[in-house]
Amino acid sequence: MSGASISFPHLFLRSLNEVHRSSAVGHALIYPIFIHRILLFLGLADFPSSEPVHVVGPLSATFLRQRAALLRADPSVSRGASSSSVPLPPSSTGAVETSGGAAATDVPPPTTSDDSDIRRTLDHVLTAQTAQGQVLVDILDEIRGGDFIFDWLELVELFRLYLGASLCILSFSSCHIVFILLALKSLNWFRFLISPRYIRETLATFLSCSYCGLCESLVRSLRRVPEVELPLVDMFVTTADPVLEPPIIIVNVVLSLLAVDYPSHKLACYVSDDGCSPLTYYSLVEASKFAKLWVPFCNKYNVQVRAPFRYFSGDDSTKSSGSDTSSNFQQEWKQMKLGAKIVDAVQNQNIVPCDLTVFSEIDRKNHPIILKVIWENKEGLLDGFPGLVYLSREKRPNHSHHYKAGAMNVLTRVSGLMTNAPYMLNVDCDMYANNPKIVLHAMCLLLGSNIEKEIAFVQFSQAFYEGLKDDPYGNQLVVMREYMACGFSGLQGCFYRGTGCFHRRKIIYGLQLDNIASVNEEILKRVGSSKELMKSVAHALKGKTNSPDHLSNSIDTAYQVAGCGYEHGTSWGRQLGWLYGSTTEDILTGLRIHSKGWKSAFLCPNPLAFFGCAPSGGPAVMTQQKRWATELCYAFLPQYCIITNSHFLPKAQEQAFYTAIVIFVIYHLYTLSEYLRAGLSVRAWWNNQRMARITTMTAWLFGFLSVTLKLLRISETVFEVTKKDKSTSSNGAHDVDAGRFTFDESPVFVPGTTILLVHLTVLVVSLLNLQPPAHDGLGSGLGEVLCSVWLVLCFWPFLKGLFGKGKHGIPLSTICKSAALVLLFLHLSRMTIMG
Ligand SMILES: O=c1ccn([C@@H]2O[C@H](COP(=O)(O)OP(=O)(O)O[C@H]3O[C@H](CO)[C@@H](O)[C@H](O)[C@H]3O)[C@@H](O)[C@H]2O)c(=O)[nH]1
Ligand SMILES: [Mn+2]
Repeated sequence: MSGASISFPHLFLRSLNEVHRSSAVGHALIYPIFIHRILLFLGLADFPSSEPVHVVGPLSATFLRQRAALLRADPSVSRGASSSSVPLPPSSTGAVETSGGAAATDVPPPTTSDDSDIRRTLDHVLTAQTAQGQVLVDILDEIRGGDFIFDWLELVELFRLYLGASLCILSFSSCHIVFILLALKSLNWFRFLISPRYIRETLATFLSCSYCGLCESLVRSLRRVPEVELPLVDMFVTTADPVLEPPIIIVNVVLSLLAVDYPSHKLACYVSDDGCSPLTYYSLVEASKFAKLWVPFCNKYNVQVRAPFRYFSGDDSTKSSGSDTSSNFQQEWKQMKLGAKIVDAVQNQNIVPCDLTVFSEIDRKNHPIILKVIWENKEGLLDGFPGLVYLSREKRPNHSHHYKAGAMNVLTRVSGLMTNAPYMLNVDCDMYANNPKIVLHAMCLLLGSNIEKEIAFVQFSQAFYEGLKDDPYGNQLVVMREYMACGFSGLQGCFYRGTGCFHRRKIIYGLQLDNIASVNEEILKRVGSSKELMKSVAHALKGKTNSPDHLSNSIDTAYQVAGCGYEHGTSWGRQLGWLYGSTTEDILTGLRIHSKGWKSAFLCPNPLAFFGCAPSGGPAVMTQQKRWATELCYAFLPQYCIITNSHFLPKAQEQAFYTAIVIFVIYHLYTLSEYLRAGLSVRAWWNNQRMARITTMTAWLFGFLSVTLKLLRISETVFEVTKKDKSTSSNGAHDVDAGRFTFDESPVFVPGTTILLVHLTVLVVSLLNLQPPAHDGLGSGLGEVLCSVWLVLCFWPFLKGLFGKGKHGIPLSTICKSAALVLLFLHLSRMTIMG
């Protein structure tokens, strides 16, 4: 950094210094410095000459440990600071921080002995974290206000250049390419590349904070908190289709939740079944019988993975220390034949009667409410297991029921009447709890006087079990978990990801951070006509719990709020609860909460909190991506250029050509380094790069089309449930094909095939020199050809699909459609130069 001209806020500068010194986060600096050096070497005139810097919040476990040690030594340190709305910067920590790395390892973890110590430590974590965020926000304000110092602007531009430009040009996946084109033409990149959104995103990525080290010790001390002080927690599981989401998967998720390490009488588990399936209900009844043995067993032997099918899968990583004594239990599991019973019921439609009369003759799109308390811990036994409720909300053909968001809202209301816990955990039906201490972990962040005012939800990391080697579908999201999600901690916190998230109930009811007291009346008016619900909401907003003694006592009132007409004339889905109108309700709901001023926290404990199954096979991946997508893709530029013999990239003679190449290479080296640092293979990196190209150009295009249709009011977006096709057996029979891309007749494969064919065609065209004479005498060049080659490499699975058989081959009809589109494209491209 060129000292004098930089006027970052003082503390920010200090924290940068810390980062420079800290070996743990130092690696984050490699990329910008590297790219900067090379660009400087190329001697681009307009380039900033000062060293670029990365922004990383040096809030590590070590830092927190030092902090806690300091607190113990001198309890007066910055105790009061945390309650002010604009938190103090972490200036008071200076003394410890600068004492160097050596001291860090000597300081023992905090052995907090009482509740107030925990609170205090938490206060400080939050103070430090908000301070990090605040500094960034200040800087962003400075930038927007225009009175920034030039060096800083350059810095930001540099960031923009690395991440934005490299991503855009090279992935051809966003409409920013238009800007890039303009920028390239004028060689005046920077003006086009700066936008507050990008600054925010890129900066946030590097502001990593880690709670993990701290949480272990906190959880330990939270164990000593008297049980009465621990709050109630409601746990929600949603399922929608007994075929795509086999009951055995749901049962395992439910069992893993029933067995979490938390006082069982403080928990209740609600399963919402949009599939209205007797099989699911039957499986849950069987599961509750099994739980009577399973839960005490888990507690006794301190089992780590409490989803039975994972526990008995023979995978050593799931075993606890006491597991050798489990042979008795293996025996029990076999006798209970839980797995076998359910599989048998699914295959033979042979259900042992368990009061299934309500399900007879049911139509899943047109049926009344089915609400059943499968189990309740009536005596409030400590060694019992949590209550289990089955709910299939009312469905009628002419009512839209808003998919998962609708289900979550019904669950919120029903649980509000039954248990009204101040905290709600929400998991998808395929996400089992891998770490039995998740609730305690979440409470570490949600409890505490100061934090109460800040954190709206705690999002746990997602991971996927039985991930295929090297992630051929690019959906394990490891780098996302390790780098991106943590990064958002500094700016209000990470997104709500739809599963593995603890929400504060009152915030789901629409409470604003800056207006906690006065809006309550308004909220009550919006919740609908049920008097009991209003009462329960009022209690929740005031932070009281009015839980009735027995779940079954409130069944009748609960029936009122689970009907499909209940929401009519209320604010559910708009100001209250999970938001409607999008099938990615999670992102929308999370953003709404952030926009009200609340923050969120991201937790990535060890062992990881939740494991789900990632879709495998082409069609399932595409369905999911299509739903997640909103962006359009530009993949035809290089081909267009080759065919018409024009160019969109700089020519090899121009300096900017090297800039593009350098960014391309370094972007890929950098992402590769991220994967390697996360312990993944080169292959996994390549698979993810490739799948990113494939999904943006195929599934995302369809996502874009369906959004367009919705905006034009031609069709409603439909939530297509992702297929959960992991079997519970651990045999390797189906593993031969694992990881190979599969295709079906779906139109979602047409664009991909078309793109591949076009690229192959243009490569032939350029090899055989069949291009028309160039307009401006320059014509297409190396850049465009390299782009085409790169894309063909990315679409390798499709290339193999052209020659594959059965589900591994692209259907002939798809190939024909694509070929027709290719001809059309060629024709249109030629026309543009004729005319
Ligand atoms: O009408 C519906 C449709 C879906 N679901 C449930 O919603 C969850 C998510 O569906 P899934 O098909 O598994 O979607 P994914 O793409 O795997 O899920 C991610 O993306 C969704 C938004 O697109 C979020 O809602 C999820 O929480 C998030 O994990 C599952 O439990 C479904 O049973 C319902 O309850 N009712
Ligand atoms: Mn899912």
